[in-house]
Amino acid sequence: MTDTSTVSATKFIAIDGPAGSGKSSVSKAVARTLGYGYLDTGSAYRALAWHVLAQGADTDDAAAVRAAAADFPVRLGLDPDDRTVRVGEADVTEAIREPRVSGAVSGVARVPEVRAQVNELFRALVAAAPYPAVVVEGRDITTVVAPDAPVRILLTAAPEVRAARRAGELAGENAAAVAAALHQRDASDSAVVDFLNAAEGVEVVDSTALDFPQTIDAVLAVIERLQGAHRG
Ligand SMILES: Nc1ncnc2c1ncn2[C@@H]1O[C@H](COP(=O)(O)OP(=O)(O)OP(=O)(O)O)[C@@H](O)[C@H]1O
Ligand SMILES: Nc1ccn([C@@H]2O[C@H](COP(=O)(O)O)[C@@H](O)[C@H]2O)c(=O)n1
Repeated sequence: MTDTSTVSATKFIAIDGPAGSGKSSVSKAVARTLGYGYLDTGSAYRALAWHVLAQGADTDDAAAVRAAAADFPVRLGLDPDDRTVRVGEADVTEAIREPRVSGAVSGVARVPEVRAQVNELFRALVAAAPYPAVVVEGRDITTVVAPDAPVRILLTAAPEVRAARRAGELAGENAAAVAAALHQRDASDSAVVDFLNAAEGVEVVDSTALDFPQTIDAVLAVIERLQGAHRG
């Protein structure tokens, strides 16, 4: 078994940011371009929220969340072209994106034991990854999961721009309700970890005025520069 405490942080490309900032779509595109793996850490929290709800429990009940986490056979891949997420034999890839799960996920994310458990999973996945590096995106990757990674990026955009992009994805949903849900989730999540301000040494990429290809290029440029500096 891999000792994750000794895994070189150099395998992490750490990207954090608020909901709808483009973390998943941009990270996936960057991973494809560089031939790296891709890890969507939010999908683990979402899968656990799904697991809690599937048991008829409430994610605001920390004891129920801990009990569900104690028997949580989640399976995540690192292939940027395969987002499949399983809990046991159940394929939950689509279900974990449903608004009922998005609305419940902050409950599991605020349980410290859960965070410690999934962080170990993330480090183990990266340590065993058959890729030279893995683009790992979430909320606390730059600060808690891989604070020593040579490349750490905070990907952000103005709240109204993020809300508009997310509403554009969810055709048929009420735009104001989508925006309110996104801001509510950020408010809950940012009480647990700070992903709205860059920690020391973390590079900010603000995509407010950038289109999607420009954002990918901006992130690739930061990676190239920081990897170059790290190699010396
Ligand atoms: N620079 C950009 N310009 C235009 N659209 C963008 C840009 N970046 C991302 N998007 C779009 O914004 C939407 C939200 O992006 P994405 O799902 O990657 O965000 P996220 O940060 O992973 O969100 P969440 O944390 O809620 O999962 C997607 O439809 C994506 O294609
Ligand atoms: N490193 C992380 C990643 C995610 N979360 C929690 O999971 C939720 C879903 O994440 P998405 O990236 O899919 O939006 C998010 O709202 C957080 O509650 C986290 O705490 N830490």
